[in-house]
Amino acid sequence: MTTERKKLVLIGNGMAGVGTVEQILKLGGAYDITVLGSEPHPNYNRIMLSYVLEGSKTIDDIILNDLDWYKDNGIELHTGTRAVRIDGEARQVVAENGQVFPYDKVIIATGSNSFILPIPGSDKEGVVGFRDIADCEQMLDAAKSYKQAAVIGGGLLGLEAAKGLVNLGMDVTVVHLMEDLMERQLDHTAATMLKAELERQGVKFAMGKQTAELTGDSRVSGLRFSDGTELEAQFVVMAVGIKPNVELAKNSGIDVNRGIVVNDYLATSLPDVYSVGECTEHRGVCYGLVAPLFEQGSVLAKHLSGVDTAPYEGSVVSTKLKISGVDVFSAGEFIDTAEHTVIAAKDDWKRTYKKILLKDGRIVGAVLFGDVTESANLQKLVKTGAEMTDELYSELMGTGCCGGGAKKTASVETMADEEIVCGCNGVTKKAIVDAIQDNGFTTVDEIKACTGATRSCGGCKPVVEQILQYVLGDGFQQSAKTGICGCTTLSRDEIVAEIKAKGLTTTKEVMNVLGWKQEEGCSKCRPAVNYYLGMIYPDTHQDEKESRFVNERMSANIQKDGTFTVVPRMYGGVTTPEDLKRIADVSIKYDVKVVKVTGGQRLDLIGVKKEDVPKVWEELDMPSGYAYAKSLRTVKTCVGSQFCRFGTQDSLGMGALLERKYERLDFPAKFKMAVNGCPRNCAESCTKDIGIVGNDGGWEIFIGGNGGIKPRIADSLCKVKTDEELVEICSAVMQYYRETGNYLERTSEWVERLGLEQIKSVILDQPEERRALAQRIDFALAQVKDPWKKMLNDDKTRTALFEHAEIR
Ligand SMILES: Cc1cc2nc3c(=O)[nH]c(=O)nc-3n(C[C@H](O)[C@H](O)[C@H](O)COP(=O)(O)OP(=O)(O)OC[C@H]3O[C@@H](n4cnc5c(N)ncnc54)[C@H](O)[C@@H]3O)c2cc1C
Ligand SMILES: NC(=O)c1ccc[n+]([C@@H]2O[C@H](COP(=O)([O-])OP(=O)(O)OC[C@H]3O[C@@H](n4cnc5c(N)ncnc54)[C@H](O)[C@@H]3O)[C@@H](O)[C@H]2O)c1
Ligand code: SF4
Ligand code: FES
Repeated sequence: MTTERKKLVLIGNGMAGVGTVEQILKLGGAYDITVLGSEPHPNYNRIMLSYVLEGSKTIDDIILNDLDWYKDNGIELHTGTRAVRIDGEARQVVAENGQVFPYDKVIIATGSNSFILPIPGSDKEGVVGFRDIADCEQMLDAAKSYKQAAVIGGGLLGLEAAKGLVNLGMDVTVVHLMEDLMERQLDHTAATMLKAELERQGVKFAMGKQTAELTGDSRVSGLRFSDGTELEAQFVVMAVGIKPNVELAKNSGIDVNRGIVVNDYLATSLPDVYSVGECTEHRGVCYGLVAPLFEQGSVLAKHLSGVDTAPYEGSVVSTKLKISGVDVFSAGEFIDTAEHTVIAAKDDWKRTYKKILLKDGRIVGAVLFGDVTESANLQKLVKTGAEMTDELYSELMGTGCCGGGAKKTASVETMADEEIVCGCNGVTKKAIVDAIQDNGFTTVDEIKACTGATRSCGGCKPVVEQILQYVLGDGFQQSAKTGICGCTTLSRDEIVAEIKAKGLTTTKEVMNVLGWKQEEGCSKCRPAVNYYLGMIYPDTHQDEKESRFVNERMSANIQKDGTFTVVPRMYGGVTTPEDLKRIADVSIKYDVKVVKVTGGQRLDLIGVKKEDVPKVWEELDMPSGYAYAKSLRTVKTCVGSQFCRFGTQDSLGMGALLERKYERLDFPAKFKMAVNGCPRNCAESCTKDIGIVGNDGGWEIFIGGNGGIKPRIADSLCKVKTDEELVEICSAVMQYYRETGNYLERTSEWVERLGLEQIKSVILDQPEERRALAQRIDFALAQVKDPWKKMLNDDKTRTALFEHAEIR
């Protein structure tokens, strides 16, 4: 006899709701699950939107469960579907589009909406909240067209938004109502230090200001404050708090205060209807951080899966600001009163501050600024209301100021099994230890995939690493180096050695023979293995286009509106009137939206329609500029001795020569060069993978520079006298990097990993090895062909890529 599975409908495809469903699946709860989400995306990590704005993550990076996950778990997902009512009598959920979904149980997890100040002008164009992907995209867009931004609200969200907009090049002022930033988490001392640090990072502040009106016509142009003063801004972000999304519950006759009222098992006033997440009010509290939401979800998942559980009794919250270079932490109580015993240390030199509050000898709150290494420990001590002892005092405060000389956090060895390590996901020490021991895990990524620890804010990663180290003991060092991704425990060096030893020739073969856990690999290992194969067998490896990222498959960079960019090669940044005329003619004919000079001194034809891309290549009849590839992008040059009064070397000639020589070859990551005619360095050699600077006696070669997210000034490798020496050293460095670099590792990271001395010892101290490297790169260079020409001669691929295929 088969029993029919019960129908569970989740309303709200966000972090709390899907987190609960994940737990139900783990517990084996037998439900047919339907998920309704009003956003058009699968479940993503909202927390990480701050990193998307800051530029260190992409939207793709923050997807928590992709569409395959729903399919694989038999979950019916309806994105872009807003539920409007629960009909308790008919036992069905009604959606805005008229669809109905019968249920046995419902979870409401509709989260919150940004609170938009009800002031004149708040509905103008250019005014947004910061809550979802759509808001984030608007912010990224605005930064391209407007200069001045105002962020109203100096809380966690406002400050993360402000720093993101500064990183995008905007002039940003945070408008705050109070005299202290983050007054809900920090005391006056920490708030003052925070403001000073953010000012150093380029954020401006208007404190103690109440916005009375947003001015402008249809688009906002400024803010008028209640004291009559004004601030110019063409873009305004409202970050003044959130409002639980309770509309659906209200429409369904469910008890609602500020949030949807629930009992200790997360049940609402309507039978079989539950609520978790920010929309929920438990014992009078609505939470706005993920840790409490996951704690609620854990209780509800057990309850719905028929597993015994203690009731949910509320959460102690702690927060950490996610701005790189600004370490702030706060947990529990943070303003001292007469009831508290205060332990505090402030170091104006190191710009650190630590305050711990005790009540009746127990730790009830903490604030950290500048050094947050104790945050996980303090979070735990506040949560458990630990008693302060002499031993704990010296562990937390050390003998010097701000914990200087203190021993690190209470060893994980002495942590109780049931202690929560990952507050965001409610993962205990025991769950992590079991996951490592039962599955033979050796990496944090494997622990993350299995337990969820580190998956949200990432603040627990150091403790998870410590547990890994503690469980693996001596095996840790070994394992820490291994595993290029979750599909294998093999390191890059081991994979390369095995490919050579076993004569493996395709990615499929590598994955089969080397025992990949996932037969097909993943988006991390497939392109990496394809690169290693090409590097090892430059003459025989059949490049696997399907293993490459989309831009490389298309030989053009896809833009957010689905059009492409075309960047033709201009050796050394030099062009001719004839080439310019052709570029102009083609741009006009194909209605190119923007022609832009790039940072690498090339012309970028932006906004070419997909079907026109091959025609543009054909009619330009110029080589590909490789602006999309992990390959030599550009050799930037200064004017040099041909024209410049100061020039001692011919940088134009050398730049063009190097670009012609090294173009088209695959590297572990993109590769940029610059050549300067004298040490005035007009073409900025110091931020290039290889930078070359002319001097009276010859050239100086610099390596490992980077100007991107993690800027690094290049190191001087050596000085050479002749052009021949210069070319041989460049060849040897490039090939050594190709042979020892991890896929996607820029030379800035490579130089730091290997050490400059190691690179010098191979390139400078071993002339035979240097020559051998130079010969190997010459052999590889002899095999490369222009991809645009290749594609124009290959009708099948051209049609498949540019006329039919969906781009993914
Ligand atoms: C930029 C940013 C940074 C953050 N950083 C942190 C951080 O560092 N640490 C931290 O702890 N917290 C952080 N938060 C807060 C955290 O993201 C939220 O607490 C958490 O996402 C709330 O989860 P939720 O599932 O309750 O709501 P949500 O994630 O908002 O999910 C609710 C979903 O339900 C959908 N929905 C709403 N109504 C309906 C309906 N009627 N029908 C169908 N679908 C509906 C919504 O579109 C939404 O997708 C941050 C928030 C933001 C915006
Ligand atoms: N790192 C993190 O943990 C993190 C990051 C971003 C967001 N979040 C969460 O997202 C939610 C939203 O964040 P938030 O910062 O908007 O909320 P919030 O309530 O924490 O802060 C809002 C801030 O705006 C100020 N404010 C209110 N009215 C104002 C006005 N008229 N003018 C100027 N300032 C005004 C308040 O004084 C307060 O400091 C919160 O639940 C927060 O915890 C957390
Ligand atoms: S780097 Fe020297 S040679 Fe080159 S343009 Fe500048 S001043 Fe002239
Ligand atoms: S504490 Fe945030 S991910 Fe673990």
